[in-house]
Amino acid sequence: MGDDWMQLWVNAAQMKAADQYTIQKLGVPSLELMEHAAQACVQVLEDEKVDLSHVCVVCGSGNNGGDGFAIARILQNNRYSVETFCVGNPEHYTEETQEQMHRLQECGGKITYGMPQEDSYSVVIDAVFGVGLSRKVEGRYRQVIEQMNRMRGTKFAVDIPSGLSATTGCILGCAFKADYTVTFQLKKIGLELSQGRTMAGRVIVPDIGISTDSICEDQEIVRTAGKDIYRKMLPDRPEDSNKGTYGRLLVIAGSKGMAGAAYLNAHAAYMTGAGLVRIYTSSDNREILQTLLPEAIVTTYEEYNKEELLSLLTWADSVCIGSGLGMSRLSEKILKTVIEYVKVPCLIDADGLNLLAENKNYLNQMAERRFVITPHMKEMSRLTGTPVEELKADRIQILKDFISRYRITCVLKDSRTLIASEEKGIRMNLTGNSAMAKAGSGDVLAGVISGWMVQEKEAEDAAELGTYIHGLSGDLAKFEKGVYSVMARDLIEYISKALMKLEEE
Ligand SMILES: NC(=O)C1=CN([C@@H]2O[C@H](COP(=O)(O)OP(=O)(O)OC[C@H]3O[C@@H](n4cnc5c(N)ncnc54)[C@H](O)[C@@H]3O)[C@@H](O)[C@H]2O)[C@@H](O)CC1
Ligand SMILES: [K+]
Repeated sequence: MGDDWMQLWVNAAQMKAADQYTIQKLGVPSLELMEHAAQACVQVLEDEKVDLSHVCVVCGSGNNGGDGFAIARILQNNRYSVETFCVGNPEHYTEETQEQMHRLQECGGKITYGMPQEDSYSVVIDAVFGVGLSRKVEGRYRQVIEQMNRMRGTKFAVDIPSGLSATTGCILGCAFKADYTVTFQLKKIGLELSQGRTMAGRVIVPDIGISTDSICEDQEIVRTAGKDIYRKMLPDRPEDSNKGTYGRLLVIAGSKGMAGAAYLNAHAAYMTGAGLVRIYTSSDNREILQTLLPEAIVTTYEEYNKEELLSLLTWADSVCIGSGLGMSRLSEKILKTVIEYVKVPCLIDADGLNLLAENKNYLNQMAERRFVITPHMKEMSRLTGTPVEELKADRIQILKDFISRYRITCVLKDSRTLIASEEKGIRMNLTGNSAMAKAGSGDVLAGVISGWMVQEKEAEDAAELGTYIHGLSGDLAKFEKGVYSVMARDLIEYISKALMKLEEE
């Protein structure tokens, strides 16, 4: 497969829809899929050389449990020593699960009803809950999962670690902490968001014959673009060009003492290829910015000057406003004027977003795709009035509602950043790492996205490409500088390496 694919990230309902389509419309029996699922798990256990000398399989009453019983049978038939525990509620056994219990017993397998009592197993296979988890894990189930987590053997999760929401990546009460997760056919988005990556360990995605035909056109599904798609997005750089060819970016940033934010915006935009960057900032920042970045034009203000601002807006091909702007009355007036009069693509970041949160009517005035906002979780929480925890748990839906209401492009920053627009739905970025969790990193991102915007990329493409390149710069910087010592300005330095890497590959 080339790199021009789109990775799909499904939630529990979308996964069930694909299952149902395969079973009901294509006529593939559910039990057959379950057999494939179990065989795929055994294959991974063997390929990964997991110690199978003494296997413990813990099964629930749903079809995830059914997978577990089938795994136990196959392993036992392969002459491994297996102990199988059923912790599910007998009233809720599914037909398939009952059949799998029966098949296991037919082959001489023993099922113990209750949880494992000792800790001598080389591997613990978690088949308690899969994508059917529907509420908080409590009582007996909580005890089981906690006990499995305490056991010494390798931890292996079937489809998704029990207790982890396939839809949100949140732990519902408590969750199995896996070394390996074999997730069937499609990646569940919960394996990537929130606590998903911490709980899932290494994720393997075998093909078990579930058809994706019914969902691959579904615009509700989150996607990640492959590298080729980003490479094709890079703008041409013809020989017979000049600085005017690559656009004039107006950066409105940096209140008194916050020159750094303006510098990071502007330098990052230049590094992506912007032709000319002008910084409009508080007069106190003039000297430092001219020293730090002589390539930028610096225009300064001491007080609100509408005429000057309007002429700058006419000059600009794109605008980046908000990083380190402060929350003063003056900043508010500048932002209000920009939103009212700007006719070109415009990105709003940081304090610009906090000012928006205090003046939500401005959002209604924006309502066009050429506006891009780049909130982190707290800023998004202020913009939507949703507490951060709730936002984390329900971010996809909240983002969807937000963009369908305001019709702008939204880059919701987190350890996995989501880019939402009406045109492309929701995209998830997979580059970036924890070394980037540092002051100034967001200012660089705003600069990179603005740099693409001013080179005439559509706002949603600029946002996606910018997020990808920013994260890739962070990955390359971490590789050379280590996880602790990457500075925001390193991210800028590594933009050139990231772009060369993308161009070359
Ligand atoms: N044909 C299919 O549908 C296939 C399903 N497969 C497996 O089936 C799984 C989905 O099966 P199900 O939809 O039966 O659901 P699960 O097996 O994930 O669990 C659902 C059961 O757990 C109960 N439950 C949910 N949350 C609970 C909680 N917090 N405390 C106590 N009980 C709780 C539900 O009431 C239900 O009885 C997948 O993850 C996958 O492992 C695979 O075998 C592939 C084919
Ligand atoms: K599981």
